[in-house]
Parts: sequence; structure tokens; C-alpha cells
Amino acid sequence: MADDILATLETVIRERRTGDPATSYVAKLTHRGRAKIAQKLGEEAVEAAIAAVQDDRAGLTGEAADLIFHLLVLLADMDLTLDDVRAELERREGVSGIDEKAARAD
Ligand SMILES: N=c1c2ncn([C@@H]3O[C@H](COP(=O)(O)OP(=O)(O)OP(=O)(O)O)[C@@H](O)[C@H]3O)c2ncn1[C@@H]1O[C@H](COP(=O)(O)O)[C@@H](O)[C@H]1O
Repeated sequence: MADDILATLETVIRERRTGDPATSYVAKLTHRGRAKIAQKLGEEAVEAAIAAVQDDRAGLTGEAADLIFHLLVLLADMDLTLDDVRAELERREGVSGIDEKAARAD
């Protein structure tokens, strides 16, 4: 179920990117440029963090949706897809974050 809405949203975002900024938020944000999309993503991340610190479960749910939506808009702007992200997560599967950090050169 969750996977379906993400795939659907990704398709809709790709379709709307070149739409009318007067009627589409995706088109409007895309038109404002990558730096603006990235700024929005950062703002939504901070709002999600604040909701969590405030123990606001409903708030975090809404902010998480905003965060994921804006991440998808940014990925589309970079011509990246959820499949690219899935591939990276699959590459990491089973590798402990503790072990990965210890193996880093820096
Ligand atoms: N999931 C979302 C979604 N989540 C959040 N938002 C919008 O993200 C915006 C964030 O609000 P803000 O006040 O932070 O942004 P802002 O008004 O640009 O503020 P400034 O940065 O200009 O100050 C709001 O307008 C929300 O409605 C979304 N807009 C669209 N979608 C999905 O994207 C689809 C396509 O949307 P359109 O491109 O608008 O047709 C929709 O059918 C939805 O499924």
C-alpha cells in the first residue's frame, strides 16, 4: 500500500513538473529552481524534527508526508527516482551502520 502511493506520487510529480505554475504546486516550486526545492526540503525536515521533540505524533505524521513529498520533487529535479534510492538501500542491506562507519578511511 505505502509503496503504491509513493510510486503514484512520483509519477504525478514527473507529469506536473512542466505544468502550469498557476494551478500546480509542483510546477510552481520546480519553476522557482533547485535551490528553492532544497530549501523547502530543509524546512520540512526541521519541522518534522520539532514535531518529534514535542512528542506530536499527528504533527510528525503530517510533516513526514511534507518531507517525503518535497524529497520526491527534489529527486525528480535531479532526474533521480525512488528506484535509485531503493538500489542504494538494497546495497546497504545487512551492513551495520556501526561497522560501515568503522570501515571509513576518514
Ligand atoms: N503531496 C502533496 C503535497 N504535500 C504538501 N504540498 C504542498 O506543499 C506546500 C508547502 O507549504 P508551504 O506553505 O511550506 O509552501 P509555500 O506556500 O510554497 O511557501 P513559501 O516557500 O513560498 O513561503 C503547500 O502548498 C502544500 O499544499 C503538496 N502538494 C502536492 N502534493 C501532491 O502532489 C500532487 C500534485 O500537486 P500539484 O502540482 O499542486 O497539482 C497532488 O495531487 C498531491 O498528491
